[in-house]
Amino acid sequence: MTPPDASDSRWSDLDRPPLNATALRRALLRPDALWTSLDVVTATGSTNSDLAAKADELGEGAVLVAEEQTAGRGRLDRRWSAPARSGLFFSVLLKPGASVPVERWGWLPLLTGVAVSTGLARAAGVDTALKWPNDLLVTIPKDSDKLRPGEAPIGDERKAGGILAERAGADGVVVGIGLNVTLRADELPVPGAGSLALAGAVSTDRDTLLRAVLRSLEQWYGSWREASGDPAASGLQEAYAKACATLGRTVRAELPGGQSVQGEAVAVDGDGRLVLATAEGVQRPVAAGDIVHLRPAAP
Ligand SMILES: Nc1ncnc2c1ncn2[C@@H]1O[C@H](COP(=O)(O)OP(=O)(O)OP(=O)(O)O)[C@@H](O)[C@H]1O
Ligand SMILES: O=C(O)CCCC[C@@H]1SC[C@@H]2NC(=O)N[C@@H]21
Repeated sequence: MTPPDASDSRWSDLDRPPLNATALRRALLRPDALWTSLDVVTATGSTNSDLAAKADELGEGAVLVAEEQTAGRGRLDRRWSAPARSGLFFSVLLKPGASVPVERWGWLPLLTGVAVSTGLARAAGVDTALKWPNDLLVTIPKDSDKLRPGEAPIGDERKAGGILAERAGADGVVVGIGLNVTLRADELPVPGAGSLALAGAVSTDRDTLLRAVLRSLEQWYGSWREASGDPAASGLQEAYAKACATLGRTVRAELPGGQSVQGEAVAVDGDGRLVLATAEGVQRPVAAGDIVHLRPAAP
């Protein structure tokens, strides 16, 4: 395949237009919808922090999107960084308390992963896999024509998105989603990152992708709430198992204080914990909040 010329307009930063907040509101804020407000800001520290600060004033369904974050966060205060308008950086405020017992809220980041994955398959034509508990992976073909002249082939599973769910206010959960959309290979913020564009997305229009993801999240959250948070009854457990790249692999969960548990990931339980079958024959559930890292087990 002939590599694209560096002056090819596909590689221009001009193809990073701003989001259209008016059109997004028109499409998403219907009277019967989950989404009740949607704001797009040019820049902020972290959309999760901003929504969390207002969690008691705002009703369920507030959405905050930033074109750029200067202090984006991942789990355990790790950094989430990406150039302005190269992706989608947004948070939603959910209040599942009236319908779902709090022990089941551990499913929220997993539910969000399924929703993002379903929405992106529909709108971007990209297959994504979920790495428990909060990473969204894409596979970048070895012969990707999305690389610029001179760039080394990638050809493996890369992190194109992450999810951060945090308790906020009296009864809220802020769920933040970061997605690399148009990031090029020479812009990847950390080793191991990827983007939808590099994975061959048929659309990288951020308005379209945000609409699809929020619609999908509305549907999955609605089914889960109707089933009182039961992941099996809402179809979530099955959908998660299909999308999850961790199940079936042997992994090491690193716990605080240097301890770790190693085993084959065999299930995700009713509370959203990953169940590891250890070599000693013990089934050990680990909660997302208890792990520092989840790594492939050393051979
Ligand atoms: N735009 C980005 N795209 C992909 N990865 C990113 C981006 N920005 C930051 N990261 C990575 O995401 C990490 C935060 O995610 P998280 O806390 O889930 O860590 P992780 O490395 O994915 O965890 P684990 O070791 O369990 O896989 C950061 O430490 C950084 O390595
Ligand atoms: O990979 C992770 O650990 C999670 C990354 C979550 C990033 C998103 S971007 C929008 C929201 N605001 C934040 O500060 N973090 C989340």
